[in-house]
Amino acid sequence: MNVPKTGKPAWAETDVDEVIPVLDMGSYIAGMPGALEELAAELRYACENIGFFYVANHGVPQEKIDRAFAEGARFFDLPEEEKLELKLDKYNIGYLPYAQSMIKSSTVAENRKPNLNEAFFCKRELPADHPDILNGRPFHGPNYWPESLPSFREAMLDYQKSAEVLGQRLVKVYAVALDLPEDFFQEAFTDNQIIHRITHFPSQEAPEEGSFGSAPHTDSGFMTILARDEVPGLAIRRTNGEWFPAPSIPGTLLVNTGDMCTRWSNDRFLSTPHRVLNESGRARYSMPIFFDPNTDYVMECLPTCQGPDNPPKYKPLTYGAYLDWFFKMNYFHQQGDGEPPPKP
Ligand SMILES: O=C(O)CCC(=O)C(=O)O
Ligand SMILES: [Fe+2]
Repeated sequence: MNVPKTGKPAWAETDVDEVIPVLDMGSYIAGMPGALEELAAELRYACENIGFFYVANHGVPQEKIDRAFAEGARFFDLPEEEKLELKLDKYNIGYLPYAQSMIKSSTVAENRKPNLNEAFFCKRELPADHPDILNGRPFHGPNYWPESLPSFREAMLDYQKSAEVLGQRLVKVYAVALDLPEDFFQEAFTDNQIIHRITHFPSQEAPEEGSFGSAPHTDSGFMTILARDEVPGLAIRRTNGEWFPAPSIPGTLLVNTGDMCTRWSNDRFLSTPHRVLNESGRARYSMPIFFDPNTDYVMECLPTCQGPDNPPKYKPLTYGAYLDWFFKMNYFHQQGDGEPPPKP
């Protein structure tokens, strides 16, 4: 199939910055001929110009999303002492109490205020005798779950499995969008990292100047698959510097490219700044899955993102090295007393 180089789809005839495109994955998932190339052209356009896109007909059953949110709300309603038994560990797995993180990795804005949210982090569930657990492989710890709420574990892992299928499909679309063979990223995404977070943003009735549920930041990984409830609060920063809302659209998930993909693609795909402020008067919940390469895989500038006039801007790097820096910068429990580590 003939794929246009820019892949500029019909919706972009107007001002692209006004729109976060909705990419329909239905034909690709159904295996229709040419669907991957068409979708890749739309994704390329979205990632080169906006950094965010919605996906519709994404294959993740809505009831799994709803159930994870319902169980997540029950989890955050548990007594604080019970949640604190699962407090975030050195692998960044477990419960992050309210206002215990501050985004300092970001160059988007100078930030001095803690994020006004509480969150729970889990990963792919590994058995206790898995070699990565036994060997204490960095970023590969066991999950913690509240004993009083077994349905929370089930709902989270069930959603995670479906979202992982979507992630593996999207990685192929990213490859074609970057003019690479469909399976180019396969090795990097074998035993890939999944950081699965659910976040509770209590409403901020009269927020202090500079306070956010989540301060302006870019995401660290390859891409983020974001499920949200219908309560507004997310805004993304356009390339012209203006902020504009990214509303929830029923039946879609929101996907954004993270810093690792930007770096790997020599800045071709954008990692777009975003922030959250919930002033709705109601609790707000969101559930990102940070979908990332294997932590040991060395990412070197992609062959299609460099040339004589466009030499590689960044050194090869493992995702693990980047994640180590990112965690130390942003989470209080990861920080010692010394100087912040230099950016890798
Ligand atoms: O809650 C949202 O809509 C976005 C959350 C977010 O940016 C994040 O968890 O990295
Ligand atoms: Fe984010």
